[in-house]
Amino acid sequence: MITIEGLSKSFKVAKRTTGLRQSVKALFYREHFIVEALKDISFSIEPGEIVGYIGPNGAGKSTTIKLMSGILVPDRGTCSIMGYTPWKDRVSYVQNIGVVFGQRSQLWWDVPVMDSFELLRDIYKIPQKEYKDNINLLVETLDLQSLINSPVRQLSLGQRMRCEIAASLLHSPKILFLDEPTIGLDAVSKIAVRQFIKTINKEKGVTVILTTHDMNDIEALADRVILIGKGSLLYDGKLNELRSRFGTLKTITADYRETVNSFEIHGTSLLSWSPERAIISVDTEKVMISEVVSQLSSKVELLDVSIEAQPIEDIIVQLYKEYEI
Ligand SMILES: Nc1ncnc2c1ncn2[C@@H]1O[C@H](COP(=O)(O)OP(=O)(O)OP(=O)(O)O)[C@@H](O)[C@H]1O
Repeated sequence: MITIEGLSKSFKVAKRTTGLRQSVKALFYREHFIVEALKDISFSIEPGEIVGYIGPNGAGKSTTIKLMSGILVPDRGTCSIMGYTPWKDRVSYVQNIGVVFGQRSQLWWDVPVMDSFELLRDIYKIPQKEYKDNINLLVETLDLQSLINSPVRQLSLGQRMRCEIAASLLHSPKILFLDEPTIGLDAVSKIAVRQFIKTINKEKGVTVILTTHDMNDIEALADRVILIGKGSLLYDGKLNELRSRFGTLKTITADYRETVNSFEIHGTSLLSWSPERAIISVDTEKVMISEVVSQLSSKVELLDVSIEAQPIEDIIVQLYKEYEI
């Protein structure tokens, strides 16, 4: 459905100057430097996938989304989405995609949300029945009934985001690009947005490409992650593989009958200790969990043991460090 090969994009940025002399000089001559936002990126995405596109600030995520939605033109490389080249066949192409930029609104600020929806219906030339069916479904599933008659400027961020997502789906796109759709939302709104993304993917088969800094979004939604850093593609694969390749640390919490002294367990590090509870970090590449539990039970009278995998957040931080991005 999406095939990207060797995509590169750079921006020419004017050097900022300080001081009066430099500012006057800049009126006649401006120095520039080049930011390589994307360097030779290649990947492909199948219909019905939900792909998490992740990376630290400035990695090139939004630039990729802008290229894929036809807003930007690359310096080099190709991008074929449902047979279209986004920046060339824009008018017919945009009928097939929905785009949500969490930091920007596609709704008109001063008019009621419903008026924005109707404007979008005219822009996309959505047939009346399709429009009605979609509105009914979106209003119900995103709980918009009490919002659609208010102007956008009166909505909270979470309410606006639900309306933005609805707006991006009015024309029944096959692909949805979501650039930080949960940014700034509270826990309840995040869960609602995630649930909705899951539903449209499952029930309508919409392919979703999602950029986010919230690893809970990724865990809840994406089987596959593409990681970029400093404009280069660093990892493309299953979230589970990422976890098993890089997430070898596990945390064991052991509760036991009171013991006086702290203890050491071979191959582990003690994260915290009290006379009744120890929290231990285990590198499963070096020592097996069963070995640690057996050592523990030989030292103390165990009451309870819980084992937790390393949170995906930590794995990503570790990855960023390893790739020096
Ligand atoms: N219009 C532009 N003009 C100049 N530089 C730009 C422009 N857009 C992006 N860049 C630069 O390109 C690089 C990639 O930016 P991009 O917005 O794609 O990153 P990102 O991964 O989306 O970051 P974030 O997580 O902070 O949103 C950054 O160094 C950014 O400063």
